[in-house]
Amino acid sequence: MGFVPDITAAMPQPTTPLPYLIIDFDSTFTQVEGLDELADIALQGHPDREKVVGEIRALTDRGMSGSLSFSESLQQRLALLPARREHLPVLVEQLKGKVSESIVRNRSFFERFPGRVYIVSSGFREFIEPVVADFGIQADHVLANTFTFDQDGRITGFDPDNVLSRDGGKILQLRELDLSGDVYVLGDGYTDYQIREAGLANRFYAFTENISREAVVARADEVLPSFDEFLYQNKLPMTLSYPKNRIKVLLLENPDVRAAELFRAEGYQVDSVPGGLDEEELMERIEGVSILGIRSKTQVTQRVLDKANRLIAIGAFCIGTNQIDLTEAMKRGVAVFNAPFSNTRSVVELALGEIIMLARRIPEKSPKMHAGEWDKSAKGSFEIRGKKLGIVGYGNIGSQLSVVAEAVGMQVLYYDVAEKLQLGNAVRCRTLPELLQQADIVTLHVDGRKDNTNLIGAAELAMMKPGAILLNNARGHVVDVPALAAALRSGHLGGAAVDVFPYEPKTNDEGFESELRGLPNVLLTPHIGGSTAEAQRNIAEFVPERIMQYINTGNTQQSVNFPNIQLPTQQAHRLIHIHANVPGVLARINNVLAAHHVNILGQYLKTNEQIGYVITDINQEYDQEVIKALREVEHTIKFRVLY
Ligand SMILES: NC(=O)c1ccc[n+]([C@@H]2O[C@H](COP(=O)([O-])OP(=O)(O)OC[C@H]3O[C@@H](n4cnc5c(N)ncnc54)[C@H](O)[C@@H]3O)[C@@H](O)[C@H]2O)c1
Ligand SMILES: O=C(O)[C@H](O)COP(=O)(O)O
Repeated sequence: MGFVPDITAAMPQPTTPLPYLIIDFDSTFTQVEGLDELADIALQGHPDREKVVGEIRALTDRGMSGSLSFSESLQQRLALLPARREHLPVLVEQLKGKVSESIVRNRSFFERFPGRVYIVSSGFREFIEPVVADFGIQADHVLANTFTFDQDGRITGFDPDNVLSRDGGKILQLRELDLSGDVYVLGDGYTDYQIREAGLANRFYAFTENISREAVVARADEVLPSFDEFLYQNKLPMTLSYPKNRIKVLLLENPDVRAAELFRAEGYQVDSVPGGLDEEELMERIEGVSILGIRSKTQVTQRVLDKANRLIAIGAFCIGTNQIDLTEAMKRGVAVFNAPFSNTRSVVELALGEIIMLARRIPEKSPKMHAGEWDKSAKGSFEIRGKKLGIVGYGNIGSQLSVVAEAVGMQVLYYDVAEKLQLGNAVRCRTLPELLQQADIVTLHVDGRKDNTNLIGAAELAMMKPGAILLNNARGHVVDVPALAAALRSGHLGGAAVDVFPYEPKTNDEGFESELRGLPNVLLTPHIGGSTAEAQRNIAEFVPERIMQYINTGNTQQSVNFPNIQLPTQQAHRLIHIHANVPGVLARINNVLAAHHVNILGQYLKTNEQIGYVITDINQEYDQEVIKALREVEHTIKFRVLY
């Protein structure tokens, strides 16, 4: 399954006449080199297996990149290879499971045009023929070397009369073939390029899905990260509606490397920018980007979204999404996903640690020790057992902290603007002042909505008990920092821990400025509440999975700005329509389908105040006019098709 941003490019008619495709076998049709695999099989249990296989691989590579003549590379490899006839069926089975993914995906293309495809390989017919036969490619379209065997079935070498065993063998073979019409060569090796160099092909495509060789890529007319890309460029029928390698991902603020790995494994192009980008910088980088990955710092504003001409989804690799203009993204059909619980525990653990550290005045004592001052005293230090912890914002973090705090003997009070399940013995406060007046320690875990700006200001701080402690691990703008600094300086508050700030440095190279610096019993941390190995790894898996599911199936479960739909397995084609939520759009979609006699297999609709999200599964038979008409339905924001 795949998606179509521009449906006019979908299901094109084949170019006529179709050019001849000369496709290399090793590392192109299959993901691996056949001889390397054969060596691995033949040397099973051999003490020098790794060494010999390594030598063979190195010789293969030198032959492929052109640094060793092909015939020498082949001779030297076969001399090292203790293979026998009975190893070949094992190899064939292995290779059948290692056909390149994009070739497997487009099996129907090969089945449809067998007469236009030749496999021209310096590998061996004995293992190539049975593998490509599964794709409808006949033996007479396989041009490859053949092994020689001794009486005991041991492979002794190759047939020297076969032109493919010689240097320039592919050139000789193409001359013999004498094809009339356009000839395109697809391969990963230098010998594939040489066909084009010799004037026997119109185009050479470097196939880099499995391996990318600099010398080969440098000489290619086009680089193909997948066979889909070849089909797409040549408007040939393909299984995906859009090559995944054309989907560009831009990752900012260093999410865990796993995120890039997952996107790359899906076939997307991934670019990373360490640190954040400001609005102007992001406006310059966002054009052509399909997936944007950010953390808490990057502001995705309306101006940024105006420049985002291909954006499908935004991944917030964190919990907070207040840095994104969610409504504007939604109006443009851009779905936003975050990781709502992947770092929850990390923040809870930090908060608990901070409570204990502040209750024992560690921020003062530790620097003194480092300065050589021994200040043993119990003054101002207390146990947290029995103390009242006031949690403001009883969401995922607040409620989990509630459980952990009770486990260490604290009495929990909480205040939330929404009705929340009261956990354990926690006591609900009806108003914020009610909580502030009672708590020994107040900890903030509200979300970053604009209305929460200065939720805790001078008046609220004044309501807190003398000597009380304040924690802000939520968002910087929630606390009026100058007022907090004043309350600490005056001694009204006994301490504070602050992890988040109204302005945070863009990178680690920028300095940190705050009125809170240098104040007694204050723990300052650089927005690291969620920065643990576990949390970052979880986030880096959670967010790409949601985004890829959305792109591949239309599933919007857990999107923070789209109507959430958990879809059943796709049947045949899936039409995904995002439109402004005005009356009558669904009816118009269905009128188009009815007018074109398209059979609906299933239809799912969900709306919110701004948009409607309708998914229609239809049967195989439909023509391009339907798609065109659906795109033209009034109030359409985005439309795509999954095959
Ligand atoms: N320091 C960090 O590194 C870090 C890490 C993760 C999350 N966070 C931040 O922590 C905060 C909480 O995260 P969460 O996952 O628990 O979010 P959540 O959405 O699950 O919970 C937030 C709760 O706050 C309540 N709330 C909102 N405004 C309120 C108000 N004015 N008064 C009382 N209650 C209010 C909401 O009803 C909700 O129950 C968010 O701001 C998030 O961005 C910070
Ligand atoms: O919203 C969050 O999850 C936290 O604020 C963490 O943000 P970060 O990923 O930028 O550290």
